[in-house]
Amino acid sequence: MAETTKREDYISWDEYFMGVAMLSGMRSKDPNTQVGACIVSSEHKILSMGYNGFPTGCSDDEFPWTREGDDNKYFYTTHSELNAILNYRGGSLEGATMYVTLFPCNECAKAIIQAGIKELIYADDKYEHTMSVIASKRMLKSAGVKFKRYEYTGRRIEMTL
Ligand SMILES: Nc1nc(=O)n([C@H]2C[C@H](O)[C@@H](COP(=O)(O)O)O2)cc1CO
Ligand SMILES: [Zn+2]
Repeated sequence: MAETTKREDYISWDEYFMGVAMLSGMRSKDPNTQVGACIVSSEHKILSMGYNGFPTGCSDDEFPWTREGDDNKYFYTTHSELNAILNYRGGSLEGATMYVTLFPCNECAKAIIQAGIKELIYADDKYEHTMSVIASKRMLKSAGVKFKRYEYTGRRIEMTL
């Protein structure tokens, strides 16, 4: 007999959008840190996604992935948050929420604020003691962008791809 009541173990909105951000980060070629972002409207619709990588046309096999030396990845990588903002071609992101797997740096904070994103949900904050993240939080607070840490539920999802 078919069930007549709805299933109860469906994923929450937060699990859904952070899950999408995590999946997006899995596209990153960065050998050290993979970051994913997902931008969502106030109607719970996904507007855009991004992950960290080199700009279009800049080959992952030719540009450097090293963290050190005169020529290193920091000159070339676009952060997941900026990519998610720039990937959106549909108009305004005013009032949207961003889910991101790592707390945004100061440069991405500027873009987030200027794009009109009003809420930020982040999973990791491993660079919280750097000036970049301290400055980022200072700007986000001044601009009235709310930020809160994603609360892991412990749900594990297995997929065969
Ligand atoms: N919020 C962030 N979003 C990002 O997309 N990134 C990217 C830039 C680099 O590709 C990588 C950080 O490399 P590493 O310094 O941990 O080896 O993650 C970094 C941060 C940190 O602020
Ligand atoms: Zn950034």
